[in-house]
Amino acid sequence: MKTFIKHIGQLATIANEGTGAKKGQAMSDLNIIEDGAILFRSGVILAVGTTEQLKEEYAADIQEAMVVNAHGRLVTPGLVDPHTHVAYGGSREKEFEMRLQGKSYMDIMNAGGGIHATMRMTREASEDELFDQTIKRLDSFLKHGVTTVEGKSGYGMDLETELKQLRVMKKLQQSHAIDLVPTFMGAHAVPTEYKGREGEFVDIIIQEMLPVIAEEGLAEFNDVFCEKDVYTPEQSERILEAGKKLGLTPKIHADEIVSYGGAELAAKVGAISAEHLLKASDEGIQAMAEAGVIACLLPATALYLREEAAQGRKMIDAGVAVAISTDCNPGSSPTVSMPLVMNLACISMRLTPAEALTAATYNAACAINRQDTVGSLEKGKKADIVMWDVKSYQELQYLFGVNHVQSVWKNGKKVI
Ligand SMILES: N=CN[C@@H](CCC(=O)O)C(=O)O
Ligand SMILES: [Zn+2]
Repeated sequence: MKTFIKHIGQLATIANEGTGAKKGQAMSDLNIIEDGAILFRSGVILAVGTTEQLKEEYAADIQEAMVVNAHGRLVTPGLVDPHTHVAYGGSREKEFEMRLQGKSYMDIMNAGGGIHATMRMTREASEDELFDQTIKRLDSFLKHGVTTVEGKSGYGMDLETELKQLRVMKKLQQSHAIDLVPTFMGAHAVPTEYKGREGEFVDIIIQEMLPVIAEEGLAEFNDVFCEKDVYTPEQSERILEAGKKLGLTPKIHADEIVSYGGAELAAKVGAISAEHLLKASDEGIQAMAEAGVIACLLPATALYLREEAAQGRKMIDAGVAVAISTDCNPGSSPTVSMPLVMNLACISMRLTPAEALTAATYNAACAINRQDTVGSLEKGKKADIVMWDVKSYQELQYLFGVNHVQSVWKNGKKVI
């Protein structure tokens, strides 16, 4: 079945895609088509252009296509969320209250709450319960225009529960419209039973967990929370290098709470992305620019923790490719709203609307190695398309806190 969307007020996609993540000025380089149109079949884009052009060049195809009139609305690529902890058990609203009463994120975690609280609830949840809870979040992502989502394990921190999280994600990848990209994050915290014996747990990750995850093909990426009181840069490096040997690409939660050498380590191990980076040093930012590490910035997390956002503007100006993400998790960012994250990228990190769109689509796809199939509207790519009830990408970033999604096509199928 072919579909033809015509009279798109503004079709906003990425210009000259295909050359790797966009850096510096290239992040502003959009391909904007006024009175645009898009034709797709069996989930694949056949053509993108003006309504007039496509009507002329594809008249026969359009004859047999379902025709949708966008009536001047904005159309963009489906949004890509390159950093989530979407498959978790339970919820932590009490901690939200505790933080407002003065406790810090790390105080709560060091007292056995935070990630450890979700670890207990995720260990307790059956595979079916975890599946049902996660599916609801994925449905909600779709409603917010998100068509590809990275998901991390890391709320098990024992092999059995890590496998449970990753298997749930695999099942969802097979059954849900959203494309779910799996990351192993056994080193998300030090499990309570290994407090004071972190080194032993690092060995378990390297010797017992990573080989099984790789053998079963349950993850593409390997992530570590490199942070004071969690994993040192040395421990993080060991875990990431061990993953590399098994074919897992490194990612790092870096410099979120304190400046700890995480950005520098990301450059050293050749990570595809470094996440958070609220406290990244100037040297770390420079090292990331030189090594081509994508900065995956999470402005909703900074807002939720009442922290100063990462220096997105400075990173782009320093030549770092920036992607943005919800960080969807039960503690520091319980949201699925990539549109809100784009708004916040502009408001709190001074990205321009064009840069925020690039960061939430093409650069986000690059951060999870999906740039060949999603992240822009190009012939041959997946027909992952969002129609918004606004007339331009500038208006989308300007009218904040509202869900402007009108329709979503995933793999060419209308899902919203
Ligand atoms: N910072 C570490 N991990 C998650 C938070 C997880 C949680 O609080 O449950 C993050 O990326 O924000
Ligand atoms: Zn995270």
